[in-house]
Amino acid sequence: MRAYSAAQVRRAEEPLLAAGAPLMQEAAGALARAVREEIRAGTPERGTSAAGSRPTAPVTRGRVAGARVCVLVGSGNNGGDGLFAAAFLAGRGVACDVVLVGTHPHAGGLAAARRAGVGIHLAGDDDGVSVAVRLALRSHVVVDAITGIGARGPLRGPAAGLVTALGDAVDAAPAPPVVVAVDVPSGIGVDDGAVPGPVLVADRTVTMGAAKPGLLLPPAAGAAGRVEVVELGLDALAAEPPDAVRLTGADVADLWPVPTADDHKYTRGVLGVVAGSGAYPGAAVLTTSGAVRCGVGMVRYLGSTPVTAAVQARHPEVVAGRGRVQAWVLGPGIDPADGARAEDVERTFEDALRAGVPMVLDAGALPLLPDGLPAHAVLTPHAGELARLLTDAGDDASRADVEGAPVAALRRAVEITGATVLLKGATTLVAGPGTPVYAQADATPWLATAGAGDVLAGVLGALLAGRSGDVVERPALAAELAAAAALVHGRAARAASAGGPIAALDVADAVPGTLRDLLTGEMMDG
Ligand SMILES: NC(=O)C1=CN([C@@H]2O[C@H](COP(=O)(O)OP(=O)(O)OC[C@H]3O[C@@H](n4cnc5c(N)ncnc54)[C@H](OP(=O)(O)O)[C@@H]3O)[C@@H](O)[C@H]2O)[C@@H](O)CC1
Ligand SMILES: Nc1ncnc2c1ncn2[C@@H]1O[C@H](COP(=O)(O)OP(=O)(O)O)[C@@H](O)[C@H]1O
Ligand SMILES: [K+]
Repeated sequence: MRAYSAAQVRRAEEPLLAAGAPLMQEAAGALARAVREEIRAGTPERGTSAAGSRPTAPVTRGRVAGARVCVLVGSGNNGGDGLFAAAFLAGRGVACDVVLVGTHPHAGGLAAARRAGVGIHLAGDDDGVSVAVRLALRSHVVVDAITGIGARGPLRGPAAGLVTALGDAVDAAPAPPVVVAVDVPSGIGVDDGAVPGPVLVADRTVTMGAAKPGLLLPPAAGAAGRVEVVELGLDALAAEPPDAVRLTGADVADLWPVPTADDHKYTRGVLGVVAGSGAYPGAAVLTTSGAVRCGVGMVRYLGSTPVTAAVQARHPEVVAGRGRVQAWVLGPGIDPADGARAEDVERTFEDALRAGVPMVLDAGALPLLPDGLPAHAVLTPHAGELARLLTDAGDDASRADVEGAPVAALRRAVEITGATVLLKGATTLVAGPGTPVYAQADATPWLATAGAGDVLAGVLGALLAGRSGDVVERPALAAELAAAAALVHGRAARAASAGGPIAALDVADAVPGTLRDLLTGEMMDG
């Protein structure tokens, strides 16, 4: 999924609007269809909506006449989409109420809604807000058409009051309505994924023309629910670089190196691993497991005799000692204060830099980095490690700062280091110099377990080893491959978990099946 900024979407709409294309009618028609789907899916027996998360009040399955919909309407074209959709729905027998939260609603839309018999209400003060909340709570679907790509800053005035009150009421309701956002959940940072004020959490977002970055980026992405793009023929976007990207399973199948009859182990890629120590021997096992399970040509491991023995007890195919490699993983399970291991990392890093091969720099390697890294070096910090990296560079950032504005922190780290940076979290973000931000949300919260990051380092290292030549030729590929590794790692975690707890090794063990399903097209997205 490729997401474009508000400015890019506006530029792409211009020629179509100038030529008289009925974009708002198309947008409103698609919105009304989505609302009808939600009404039809809202069976009390199953107790969930099509969006899958909330119980809804009873409606007879398959029928929309008699259902209730409440549309929250702002003063711009986003409200216009909502008003025309209300008119369409009323024409199908849906009981529609519109709540105006701005003083200048779209004139054509308002006239159409009035003609269709839609009830019009005003949420201009506290009483209006109370009435609106009651209308919304007795509805099967609430449509959020307050602001779209024209929003500036946090919601203010009656919009802020209504969204706050309704959000609380929806959270407390035994049978809350399904929330459908138009274009974006109103109040999110459309371009940066910020949540600067109140936002009504949606079950589904119907977005117009193309996805917007805030629908993919945390924290705002968490308010969007299932995202559906309505094609409006914005052909000009095809020539534009997207701002944010989410890879799908099919993308990963295209990126993953698959051996042919001409290959042998060395052409498939050899990965060198400097991970684990006397204090953290498990990190060596987990990192090499992640790599071996990806089907890399060979893994070479550098570490002490007892840790090497632990690695080989789990994976006898791992070869001990130095030799030629196509990529490195440096740092998991290494304390930078452990002089001997820190020296192993630093020495190997210098070798890797001279050889020009891609590398994954994780955990203990991060504080040891010099300035001016190549883009084919991929740093894999979590939020705490990224905060430390920025602070060491003079930016004074806390973990909370990184979590509150992760994209800005990520971009800053890329700028400071020159490297590609993968920021681990519930949504894993990746960017390199000049690349879009990749945002992957493929995992399960059960993946937040010790050692899971070591497995990811191994998976990414294996992928970089397999595509080493391509990455060196085109360093921007490193970010895309890092996003692909995050997808595989996250889906493997989901497969291993199936709703229950997992240990880090379970994730590594689930990688072959996950890759098989992705490569044979048996794993669907979503
Ligand atoms: N172009 C087209 O034909 C098509 C456009 N389409 C649709 O149009 C949408 C873009 O419409 P848009 O440009 O009119 O802006 P929009 O998002 O409605 O917001 C402006 C309104 O919000 C208000 N407002 C702003 N900030 C606010 C805040 N913080 N808190 C509260 N209010 C705030 C602002 O108020 P003002 O600042 O003027 O007081 C103004 O009233 C787009 O997202 C898509 O849905 C589709 O139909 C396809 C065809
Ligand atoms: N809430 C969450 N939901 C899904 N995945 C998560 C969540 N929190 C963390 N993760 C993932 O779990 C892994 C944890 O890695 P990391 O923090 O490096 O742990 P460790 O250092 O113990 O290996 C990362 O891949 C991260 O993206
Ligand atoms: K909206």
